[in-house]
Amino acid sequence: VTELQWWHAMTGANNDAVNRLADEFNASQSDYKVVPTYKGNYGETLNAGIAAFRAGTAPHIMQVFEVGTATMMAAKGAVKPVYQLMKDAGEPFDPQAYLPAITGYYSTTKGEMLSFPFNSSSMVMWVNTDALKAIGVTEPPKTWPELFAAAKKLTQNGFPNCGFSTTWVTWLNIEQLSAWHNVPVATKANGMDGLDTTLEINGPVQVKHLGNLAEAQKDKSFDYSGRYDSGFGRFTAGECPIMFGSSGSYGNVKGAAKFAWTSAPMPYYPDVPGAPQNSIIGGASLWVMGGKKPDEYKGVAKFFTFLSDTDRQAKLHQTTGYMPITKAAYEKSKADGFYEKNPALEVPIKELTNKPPTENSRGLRLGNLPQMRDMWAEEIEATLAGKKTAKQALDEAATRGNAMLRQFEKQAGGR
Ligand SMILES: O=P(O)(O)OC[C@H](O)CO
Repeated sequence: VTELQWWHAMTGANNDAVNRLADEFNASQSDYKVVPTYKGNYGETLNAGIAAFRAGTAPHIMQVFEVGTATMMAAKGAVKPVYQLMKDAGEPFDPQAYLPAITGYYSTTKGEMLSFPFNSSSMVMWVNTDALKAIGVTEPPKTWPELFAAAKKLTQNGFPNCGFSTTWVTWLNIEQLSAWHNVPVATKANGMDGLDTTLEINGPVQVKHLGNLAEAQKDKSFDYSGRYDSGFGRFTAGECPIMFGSSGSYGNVKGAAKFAWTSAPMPYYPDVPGAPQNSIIGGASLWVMGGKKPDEYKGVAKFFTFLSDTDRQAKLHQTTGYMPITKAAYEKSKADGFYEKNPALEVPIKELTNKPPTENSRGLRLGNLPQMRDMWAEEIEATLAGKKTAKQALDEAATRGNAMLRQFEKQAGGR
């Protein structure tokens, strides 16, 4: 039996899904054994994979969050592109079978799919509907002004420490905010069209929004929950009645929340023309590492075919809240009447496809984006602590980020 190592960053219900898929694949044939290993959060998993590649001990399959895409693309030799893998292995593979909003993120401009879209999400607003009802709000807020007003009321009615909060602070307040309002994060279609991109995160929409957040932090109608997603438990525990987070938190919400809940689209500023536009995907894809044996690649290709199966995809979507990756799995979920019973899970799909994407909402492809997110978060934290104005912080975030982009361009451009 040929072992195939799969490094991932999934916890809770999503970790169960990963293990179940590996078990099912292993039971379905006897030539290969997929061995999943949890390597920490997304950033830790990416760092572990890069270090292992340098040491010659990389896994076969690595789960990398969407913001690591430019880093992986630039690491030529370190990865085996998925379209090449499937072709070499003679596995049937039709890129058209997958949802374009997802594959576009992970493909070259020629449409070659580089990584396998395993768990794509979008950001949604998770809502404790019992808490909203108690303040007389019957529908989740649709606009940011409505949300800030509801959050203030919540702090005065049972939730003194947190009206609303968010996981992945930059994902909501810079990346998704910009796409949803059709304003750029960076030139060159947010870097999708070239490495010579510069940041535009200090525009009026982003500055106004960060200023509003800082104001709301003062009375905890917004309360900060950290840079990544470890703060999500504040929602399921009932501490924060509104929490922005991944649609892929569905399995964990379902398992843990002891109140009535739903998910709703991210709010928008009604005075921004064209808003809401469409959201961009989050989550992660599976990268196949370079330098492995042909037989091992054959096994990985077979595993990807196994993962693409319509029933399996539909089940993965319906249990985790990650997107159906294939068109057929989405159609099946609709035909099953799944969304009538579980409207919360159609929300991310509706956000992603709300309007045809523009240059500002196709995706993001910025070098060293995981490190850049940390720096952006540092500037946001300074604003929330009242040490900088929103404008100062975002101006500095742009200047510092542009230096990181030029550094990346120099390194990657030479390859
Ligand atoms: O929680 P996930 O897996 O949907 O990922 C959220 C963000 O996209 C990570 O960058």
